[in-house]
Amino acid sequence: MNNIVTSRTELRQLIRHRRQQLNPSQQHQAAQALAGRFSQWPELSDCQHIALYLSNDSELDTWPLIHALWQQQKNIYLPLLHPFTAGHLIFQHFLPNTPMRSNQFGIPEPDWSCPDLIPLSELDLIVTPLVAFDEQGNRLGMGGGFYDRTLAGFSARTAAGSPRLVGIAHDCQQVERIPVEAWDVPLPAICTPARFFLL
Ligand SMILES: Nc1nc2c(c(=O)[nH]1)N(C=O)[C@@H](CNc1ccc(C(=O)N[C@@H](CCC(=O)O)C(=O)O)cc1)CN2
Ligand SMILES: Nc1ncnc2c1ncn2[C@@H]1O[C@H](COP(=O)(O)OP(=O)(O)OP(=O)(O)O)[C@@H](O)[C@H]1O
Repeated sequence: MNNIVTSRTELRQLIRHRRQQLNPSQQHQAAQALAGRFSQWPELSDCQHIALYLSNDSELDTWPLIHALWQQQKNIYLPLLHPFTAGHLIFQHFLPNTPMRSNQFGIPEPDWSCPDLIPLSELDLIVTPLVAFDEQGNRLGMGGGFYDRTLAGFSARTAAGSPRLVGIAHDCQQVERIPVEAWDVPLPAICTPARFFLL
């Protein structure tokens, strides 16, 4: 993009507005294309426990991907806003019949159930939402710092162990350069309907 916009707040507004312009047919095609591309990613064969999220605010619809991964017998987990540690996320097992509630942002999340929580270290892969990304793997989110706080201290590019990280987004969410802050956790992979960026 022609990047005169540098502030994170402005960039967030611009790209959120841009993805809100996608019509239902474009959204549908994007979600199908992403599910097809992502579910054939060879590295998935090593991943049994996968954190995803339910889409909000014109994010790429994750339902086709969730169904494709369930068909591959993967265990899917969703984020819950941590009930005690503000600004952090925890992850809970998600099945078609899991009871759900809406969180403070109106996003459905599983009803809290201790036995179904999974420690971060036992997840093989975390698929993160994002508002904007660049080709260096930098990620700008909704502005709550939830994923950055939850993943802090964990260097996605160098960590030998679990979990791996991958961002998913519409192609129109790519920008030339994200103004990076010290706490930002970069993504080693980003999947869009058109391509897979591996950093
Ligand atoms: N689908 C999805 N789920 C997610 C995230 C996400 O980015 N996408 N999150 C990623 O961290 C966490 C929630 N973070 C969020 C942060 C802000 C807003 C939001 O809509 N903010 C409104 C203001 C709402 C308010 O103040 O009550 C806005 O900016 O318009 C939504 C989710 C966990 N779950
Ligand atoms: N590791 C951290 N420790 C403490 N505060 C943090 C951390 N990471 C982010 N924050 C705080 O969270 C706020 C929002 O951060 P930022 O704008 O990077 O969120 P985001 O990446 O857009 O959101 P998200 O990660 O939820 O998708 C900032 O004020 C930042 O100071």
